[in-house]
Amino acid sequence: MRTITSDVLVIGAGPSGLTAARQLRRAGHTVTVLEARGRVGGRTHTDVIEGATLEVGGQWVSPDQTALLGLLQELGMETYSRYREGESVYIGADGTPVRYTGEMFPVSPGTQAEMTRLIDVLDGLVGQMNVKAPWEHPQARELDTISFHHWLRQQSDDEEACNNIGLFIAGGMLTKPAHAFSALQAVLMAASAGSFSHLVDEDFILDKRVVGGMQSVSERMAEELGEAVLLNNPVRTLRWSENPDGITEVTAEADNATVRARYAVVAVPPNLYSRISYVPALPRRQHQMHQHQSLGLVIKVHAVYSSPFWRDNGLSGTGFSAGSIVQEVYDNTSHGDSRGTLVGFVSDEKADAMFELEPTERRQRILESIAGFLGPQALHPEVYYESDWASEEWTRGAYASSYDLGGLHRYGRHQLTPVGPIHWSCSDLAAEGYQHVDGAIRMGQLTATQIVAALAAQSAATIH
Ligand SMILES: Cc1cc2nc3c(=O)[nH]c(=O)nc-3n(C[C@H](O)[C@H](O)[C@H](O)COP(=O)(O)OP(=O)(O)OC[C@H]3O[C@@H](n4cnc5c(N)ncnc54)[C@H](O)[C@@H]3O)c2cc1C
Repeated sequence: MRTITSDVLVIGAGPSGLTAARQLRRAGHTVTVLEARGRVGGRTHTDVIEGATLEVGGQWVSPDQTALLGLLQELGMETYSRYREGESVYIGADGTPVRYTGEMFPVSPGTQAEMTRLIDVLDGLVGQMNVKAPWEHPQARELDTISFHHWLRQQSDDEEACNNIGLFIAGGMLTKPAHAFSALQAVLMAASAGSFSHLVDEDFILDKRVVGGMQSVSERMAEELGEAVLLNNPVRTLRWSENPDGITEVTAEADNATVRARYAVVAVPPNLYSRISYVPALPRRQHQMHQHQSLGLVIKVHAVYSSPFWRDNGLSGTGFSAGSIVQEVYDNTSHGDSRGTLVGFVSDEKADAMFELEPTERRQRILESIAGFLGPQALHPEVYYESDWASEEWTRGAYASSYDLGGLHRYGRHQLTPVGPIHWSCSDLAAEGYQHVDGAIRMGQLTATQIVAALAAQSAATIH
């Protein structure tokens, strides 16, 4: 068992923890990063499966994600655009695939008008929200005590419009059923991307990918940190103290190392906070809050074909259907790959149902659903892979965490409050870029800035 002393210890080598560690190091402080897994990157993982390079986790970058774009530029990394030529496919309640172009689904004029109106209402609510303090929204309590499902039906009696608008936040983002989170949480999701209109525009929200894969962003940062990153070191216990002069101490006990520091950054998603034993225990408010934050569930399905056959049929590969097993499908062909890759998403209760099936039947049902959008050639991929983050001990769901009904306005204002020397940093607590790599980076930057200031204040206090 090694014992290491640093100014700051960071728990978790995902994009947030590594950003914080890098910035602290650049400010002249010593850091040690303890990572549970045998790799860095957390919920970003670029893997080669049966010869195909796949983005098992986070991958897309949108134009508003300036923290991530800035980091990519700084690291000299390039991006490329998602293939988006040709027509998209929409499958409505009657199950018939309809080809279309543009942003609006090919639904009846009445439903189109309702969808446009709902988007306007949501954009109006976003306009009233300070994304850094959603609990201060003028209707915070009202919106946080009704599920997004029921709020939509209060607004409109057009079921197809409600289902389609619900899809963008529920299946598309929070990966929970729309009855399981509040309208306030939905408005936050939209506000974190700039507007609800951004979320419904797949050309905006799913704009670019990283050449070499999103995980390589974390790998580059980890390379810079070198031996300061210790893999295979899940932190089990965090002992902390703060004396009356504000001098702090914290000790992390991991499987193969003990690290002593002045400050700790817990850079893991909130659903994993309680995997660590805190001595002394965290305050009551934190204990309660953490029980109201949970990850959603989504199966990210990858299907690789000898060629992108859909392009020859004039299709972009994009498809949407609130009622299908696969609710969204996109062309996800990797940079420079002559083969064609599709990615599809099976969310929340549909994922529950799919996981009830044997793998062979699940694969068949999911591929049939993709074929419903793009034709029978979709049934025969060369490589098929399901990202199953809910089975990963150090994540337990996807994509990220959100509050249950009423939790955001009740607890949200406390989610970033440090406990003595312990600071919290992850995409799940971000304002801009919430639930995304961009948000993870922003949180890492903010946390590092706060700790640099706190360390400066402590050394000033010690000198005087
Ligand atoms: C399938 C999927 C698709 C996604 N798609 C996108 C996308 O297209 N675009 C986008 O921007 N974002 C996407 N995301 C979200 C994005 O990947 C996350 O928001 C981001 O990775 C969060 O970074 P983080 O550093 O906050 O947390 P994480 O990436 O979860 O990193 C936390 C780290 O902490 C480690 N850890 C946990 N507990 C301990 C412990 N006790 N001790 C030590 N280490 C511990 C974990 O192993 C992990 O490495 C997606 C996520 C998933 C799962």
